[in-house]
Amino acid sequence: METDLQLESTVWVGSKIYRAVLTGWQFNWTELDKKNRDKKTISVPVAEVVGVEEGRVEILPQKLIDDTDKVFTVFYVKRSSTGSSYGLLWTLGRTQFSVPSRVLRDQWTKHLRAALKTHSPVRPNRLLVFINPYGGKKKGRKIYHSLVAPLFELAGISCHVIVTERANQARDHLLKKDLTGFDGVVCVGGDGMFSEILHGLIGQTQQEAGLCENDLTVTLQPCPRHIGIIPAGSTDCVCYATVGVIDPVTSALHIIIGDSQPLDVCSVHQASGLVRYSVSLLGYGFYGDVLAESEKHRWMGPLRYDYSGTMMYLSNRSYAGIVQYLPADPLLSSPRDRTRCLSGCSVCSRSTERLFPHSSDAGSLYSSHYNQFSSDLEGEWVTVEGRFRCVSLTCMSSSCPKSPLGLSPSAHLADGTGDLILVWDTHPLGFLKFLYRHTSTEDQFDLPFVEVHRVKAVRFSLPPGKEEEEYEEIGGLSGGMDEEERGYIETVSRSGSQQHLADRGPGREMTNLQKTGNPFLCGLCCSKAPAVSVWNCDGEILPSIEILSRVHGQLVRLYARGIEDGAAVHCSEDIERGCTLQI
Ligand SMILES: Nc1ncnc2c1ncn2[C@@H]1O[C@H](COP(=O)(O)OP(=O)(O)OP(=O)(O)O)[C@@H](O)[C@H]1O
Repeated sequence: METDLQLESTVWVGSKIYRAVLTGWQFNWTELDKKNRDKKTISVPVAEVVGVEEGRVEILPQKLIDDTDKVFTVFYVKRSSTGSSYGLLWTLGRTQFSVPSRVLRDQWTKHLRAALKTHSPVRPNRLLVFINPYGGKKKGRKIYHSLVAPLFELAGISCHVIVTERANQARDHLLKKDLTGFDGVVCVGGDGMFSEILHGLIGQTQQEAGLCENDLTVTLQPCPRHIGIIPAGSTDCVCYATVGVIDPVTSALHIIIGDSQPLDVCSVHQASGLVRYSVSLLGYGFYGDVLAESEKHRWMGPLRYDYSGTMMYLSNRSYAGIVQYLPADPLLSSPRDRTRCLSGCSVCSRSTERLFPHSSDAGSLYSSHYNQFSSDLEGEWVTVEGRFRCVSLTCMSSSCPKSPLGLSPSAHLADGTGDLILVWDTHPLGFLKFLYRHTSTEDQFDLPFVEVHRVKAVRFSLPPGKEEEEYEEIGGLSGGMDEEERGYIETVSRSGSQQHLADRGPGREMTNLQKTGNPFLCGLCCSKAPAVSVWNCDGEILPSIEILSRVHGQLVRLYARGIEDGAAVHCSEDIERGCTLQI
């Protein structure tokens, strides 16, 4: 640890006297008693200093400056517990320091700002911000302008803000416009909005690299720009699973200090090419049915998920299928090893070294990645066939407030693998037990009808003879896609350069699409349950049932650092961390 002393002086905070010390990485101030002995020290890593201003300055709820020429104000990250064992809330800490002279004040501000540049060099300077004004409770604009923009301004980040006027505007913008000069893209909205940014940035990066996303065997180029998520949706699972809390200020502070969390992404393909990308849940059976059902009850708001979950549970469905998977190396980690992927996760760090062996920093990481592991799809595939309640693939824990440990509690954000969860057909009470365990700390995999495998790729197909039924019933899939989405799938797959999503398949499918009804109308009121379900891909219904999905290790990076272990860190009003208190 570097200890080069840059500045030290006596300062006052209120009426108390302190000795302030700036070393390379750390800014400390120690309270002194009347005999000049140390009482307590507050220590802030320079990397977590948000800004330094001359005078007495307040930022929230609005900027106020009292330009006293012997005072400077330091803003920094301050943590507090959420009350739950994982995840920490970040707020803006602020301390006003008085010094004996203006010259000393100027020295402090100059040195602190220089230290920020040197020891926290990966902060964003310019961001492209998309606000979905209709996400969640429709408060995206307010959240951004009242809570986030003042922090970005304080940190000297310039932003180009676009309030979206239609779905997929952000994705299309990223695919079509020149992004030069932007360090990152921020979405203010929910998981749907994040998915738009994900698709736009991955697509744009592959276009620039001249890679075809439709080709499953191609190793995709990781995106050089970070994604920031300001949660303002009705589902903010990606934010929760990567930060540990759903809080706009916490997320804004992670963006400002340039935190970087790599994230694995699954690409989902059908025979003719790429269908979509997924980071949190690719689920067939129960989770697909719940989504399809919930689409019919959008008017209920977020309650529709609880309602549809109950309805689909009561309808007691299972589906025939063939699942093939390519296991990941069991020596590296296991979905049953009871570890948790937390900030600084060693499994993910080792994966970075494995995935990017020739890089020592993020800059070279991206250039060295291209075409390095064509061997990703090699290995022995395992095949299982039968009837399933659900088949799910997730490349993160997918924890959320309702399921704090998530779909797969030991899944990793960035180890290049996904967890495949197979829930075989079982009696209704058994399935209820499985679902219920997601809301508690009990192991949902410790049930005889549940299997979990850590995988690199998964293929799902229907048993011979079922394909015909699929064509009869896939018409219901259109219920999950609007006109524009269908148009997008068709236009971009034809437009060659973008080749973003796959063609919808043969004309026969479209014909049946027009003539058949929605299988989910069956539900409880119909004696015949549908023979096939649909895929729920991060909250979107996929247009195909037979799919192949592959995990791309660390394809994108978020302005986040993974979940900080609140249980391991003791927070109190006095202990302002990033600040540590030494007595
Ligand atoms: N201006 C807009 N008008 C309509 N839809 C939009 C607009 N901007 C973005 N969208 C779409 O709205 C969808 C939902 O947005 P978002 O995820 O921000 O909110 P949400 O409330 O969490 O979503 P959901 O309704 O899926 O729970 C996204 O898929 C996005 O493509």
